[in-house]
Amino acid sequence: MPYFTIIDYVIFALLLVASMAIGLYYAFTGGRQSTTQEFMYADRSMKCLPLSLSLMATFQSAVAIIGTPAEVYANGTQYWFIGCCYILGLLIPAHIFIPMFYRLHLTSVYQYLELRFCKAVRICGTVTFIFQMVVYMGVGIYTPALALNAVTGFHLWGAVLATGLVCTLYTALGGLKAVVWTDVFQTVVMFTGQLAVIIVGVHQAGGLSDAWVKVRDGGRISGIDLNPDPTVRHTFWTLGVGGVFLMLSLYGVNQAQVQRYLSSRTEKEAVMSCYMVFPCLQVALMLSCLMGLVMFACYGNNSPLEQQYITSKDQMVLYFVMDMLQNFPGLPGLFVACLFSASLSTISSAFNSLATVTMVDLIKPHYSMTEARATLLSKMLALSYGIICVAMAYVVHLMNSSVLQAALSIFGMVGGPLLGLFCLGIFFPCANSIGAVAGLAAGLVMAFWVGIGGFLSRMPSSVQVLPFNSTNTSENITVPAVIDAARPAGLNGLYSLSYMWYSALNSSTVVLIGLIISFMTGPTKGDDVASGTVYPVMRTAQSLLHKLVKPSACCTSPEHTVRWSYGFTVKCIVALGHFNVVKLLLADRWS
Ligand SMILES: O=C(O)CCCC[C@@H]1SC[C@@H]2NC(=O)N[C@@H]21
Ligand code: NA
Repeated sequence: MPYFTIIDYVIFALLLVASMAIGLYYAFTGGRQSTTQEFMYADRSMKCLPLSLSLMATFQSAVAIIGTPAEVYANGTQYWFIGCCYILGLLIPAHIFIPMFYRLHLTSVYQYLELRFCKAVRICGTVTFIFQMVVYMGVGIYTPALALNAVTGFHLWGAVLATGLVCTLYTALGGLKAVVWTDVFQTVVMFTGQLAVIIVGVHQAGGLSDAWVKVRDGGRISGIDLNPDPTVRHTFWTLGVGGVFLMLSLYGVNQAQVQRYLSSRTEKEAVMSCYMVFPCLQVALMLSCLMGLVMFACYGNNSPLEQQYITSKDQMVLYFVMDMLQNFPGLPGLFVACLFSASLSTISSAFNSLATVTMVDLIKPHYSMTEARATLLSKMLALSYGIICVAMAYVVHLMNSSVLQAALSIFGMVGGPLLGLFCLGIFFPCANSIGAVAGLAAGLVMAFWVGIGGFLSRMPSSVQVLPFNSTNTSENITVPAVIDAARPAGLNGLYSLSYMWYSALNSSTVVLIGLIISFMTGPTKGDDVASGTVYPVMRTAQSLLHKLVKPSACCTSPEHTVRWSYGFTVKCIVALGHFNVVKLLLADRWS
């Protein structure tokens, strides 16, 4: 069992002390966190660089540090294609969600739901968000502690309590400013730790070229998989397209991220911070995937899992680090600091956003109180969420699917319906409050039906069978019982849907049901909708089309426009014809 030297504990302790120091600094400087505007929104003074690192760190927890390398080690680099969804996944928030939320001067993203619909919809959205983040925090704080304990004997509850306590304190004392700046510091530690392990790992694998040959011959470099089957776990479509909905639910409408956009000095800074998240996410994804490849280059197919040194593939990364860095005192401590940096930067953001929405969406609208009391109550809430989180860590028993899949499934099952609720409000003026509530409920039902159903149907209920012709009865084989032969194909297909489609499936369920119920109960009239709460899709599409096709000046009157568009259509058809003729010529020339 690999062990820690004293220097490793010192480095881990330094991380906690540094995070605490940043928290205390913001607790006793500036406005000393004496107003909710400062505690929740950093006095709307944040710049785009720290914000972009904090936006990235919020949803890069130990799950990504441990789960992504394990995924790449076991299944190859197909998961890397999730990087394709970051383009649309950040462009749509930057140009649709941020401008709208920023111009509405929201105090929480769920206030939008009251402006667009009614208070009941706002409360439903807030409660759904709280449920999502509390469960996600549980996975986030427990993952590193469990993996660390299993591999290094590092005291499990000592680690959970230490991180939970430090995180709660600097979040409750320092507010959003502390959370953002500790995120920046922790992101640097995260990247440094991963880079160090990758460099040492490549060296141990015999250098770059040897490592490359091993992973290539080991089949871990996956090409693009364009298989359209939605039940295949990772393909370009599930990751590149299904992932867009996942990104929108996180970077478009999740309070933790919207709070950062709203704490920007100007709308332009907020949009810039969203753009700058793109390179940060790509670097984080690259480091995690490279870690998985380096693990494969060192272990090949006979992983410590096969050799029974560890019991779950989520312990693989830590075993690898301890195995490789044993002779570099301090590096295991650096990686553990990296792991807990990932955890702390996510949990602190979760605490802060949970305290904010509880205060702003659930308490303030019903009780009037002085600014001082409101700020004090916000700090108490951050503290109580800290305690809930440690309790959640006790509840969360990592399902036998990977932690990465568990975290992404939570986002898909709960974040997806929330995304659908906002899209219903933003893109469909006719949607009304009853439709919104019914839609959200339908989305959550669909989410848990498919999510739980999918999880249960994956449980291999193995039965012990004795081989009929064997003499010694010692070796009995377990075969997974064919449990789903009886289930109708349709349902079986739904249960085996890739978890990467959950966000898309659930958000579209909310929109579909929401629209149907709205039309059944009297759709909202266009001018009844609060101004600034609906995105003018048609007007934007028309102006984009006009910019694209640059009509000649003559197209001023309608008949001119009709004639012009007729001409444009004819030109397209002619061009298409030419293209096909050329294709046929080439085809028979090459055949
Ligand atoms: O690391 C976690 O806590 C959860 C896994 C990553 C969450 C999603 S995946 C798409 C996007 N890219 C990231 O790096 N994080 C989010
Ligand atoms: Na994080």
